[in-house]
Amino acid sequence: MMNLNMVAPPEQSNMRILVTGGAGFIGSHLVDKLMENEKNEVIVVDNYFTGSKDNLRKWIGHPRFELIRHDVTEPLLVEVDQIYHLACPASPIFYKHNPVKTIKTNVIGTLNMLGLAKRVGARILLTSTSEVYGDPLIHPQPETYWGNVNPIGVRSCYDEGKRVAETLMFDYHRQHGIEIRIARIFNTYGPRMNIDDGRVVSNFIAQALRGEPLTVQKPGTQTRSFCFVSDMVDGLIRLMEGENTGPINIGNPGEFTMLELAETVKELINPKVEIKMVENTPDDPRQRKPDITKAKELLGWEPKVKLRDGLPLMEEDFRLRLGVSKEN
Ligand SMILES: NC(=O)c1ccc[n+]([C@@H]2O[C@H](COP(=O)([O-])OP(=O)(O)OC[C@H]3O[C@@H](n4cnc5c(N)ncnc54)[C@H](O)[C@@H]3O)[C@@H](O)[C@H]2O)c1
Ligand SMILES: O=c1ccn([C@@H]2O[C@H](COP(=O)(O)OP(=O)(O)O[C@H]3OC[C@@H](O)[C@H](O)[C@H]3O)[C@@H](O)[C@H]2O)c(=O)[nH]1
Repeated sequence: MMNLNMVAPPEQSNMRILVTGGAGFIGSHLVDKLMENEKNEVIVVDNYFTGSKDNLRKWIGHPRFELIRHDVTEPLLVEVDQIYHLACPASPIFYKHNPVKTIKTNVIGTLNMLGLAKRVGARILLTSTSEVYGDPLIHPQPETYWGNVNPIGVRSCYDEGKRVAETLMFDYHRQHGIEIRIARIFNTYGPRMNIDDGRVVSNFIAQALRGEPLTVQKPGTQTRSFCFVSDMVDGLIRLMEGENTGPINIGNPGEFTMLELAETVKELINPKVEIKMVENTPDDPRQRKPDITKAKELLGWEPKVKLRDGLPLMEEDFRLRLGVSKEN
């Protein structure tokens, strides 16, 4: 007869997880973390618009990992338990490059992933954005703020696209009972960002290493709050595993003007480099800082990595990829 005291505790059941946009910057770090758990099987779908297989090279061929070239604007059928839906270009230069495609990715892509979640009974997490607050009139931004967004501007394909994606998530939740999670991500940086991604932290680090002027877009007093990618991944997993639908802001409340960021990069990476003021693009938000009270209370999450500690980690990765050693 079996001695119940000797029965092993029930094993955590296997989890099959889909990561759309998993070949991109945040997605590939998320995959690394999910793959650390031996109970997880991870499937990535990506169309490689801004992502690359290179970001996932250590997992290609691994028995718990699959990589599929697929565009989320087309339907997909895979049997999964969870969907992290990240697929969407995130850098303004890339999302403005083909705005119609960006809005299709946000709207049709999210509809397709919600349809999949409904069909297979999966929980789905959307990576929304601080851009849903537009050029915010309330500072810092709590999740209850409805935003100040230009519906017909050059950024609308992205910010209005993400707002519709959030609406779709809640309508599927209310109408079909789908389990949803929404993260509003604030500017995130770290190793593996595309060198010519166009976002401010990657631009300044690449420029400092190449000895080129740091291009501060006018007026330079606009602010952003920068979150290191390991903190972001930790927040996303906590949100997926927790009980709250969100939306929940995930970001680092440390707020910097773009001139302060340029001065910090200059001081840490290349004190000889110049800072040059250049023209800005339309509708650039003047200030941005997350209120993370909800993330603290509901997820027990707050960022750990300060900007001054995160920048050198990114510098190391950029030096390797650009072939610029410390002595140069
Ligand atoms: N990094 C940030 O600061 C930030 C801030 C707010 C929100 N987000 C959101 O987080 C997500 C990931 O951002 P990231 O910084 O890693 O960007 P990224 O550009 O590095 O990654 C996006 C990935 O999605 C893929 N993709 C784009 N369109 C696709 C499509 N139609 N079908 C399939 N794959 C597609 C790209 O090839 C890429 O691999 C995005 O949804 C973005 O909107 C990021
Ligand atoms: O070379 C540069 C690039 C950018 N900037 C400035 O830096 C600030 C940040 O610009 P980024 O291009 O990095 O990104 P933004 O903050 O405008 O948008 C980002 O934030 C939220 C996310 O959803 C997106 O990933 C991205 O759109 C802006 O004020 C911009 O004018 C510079 O001063 N110099």
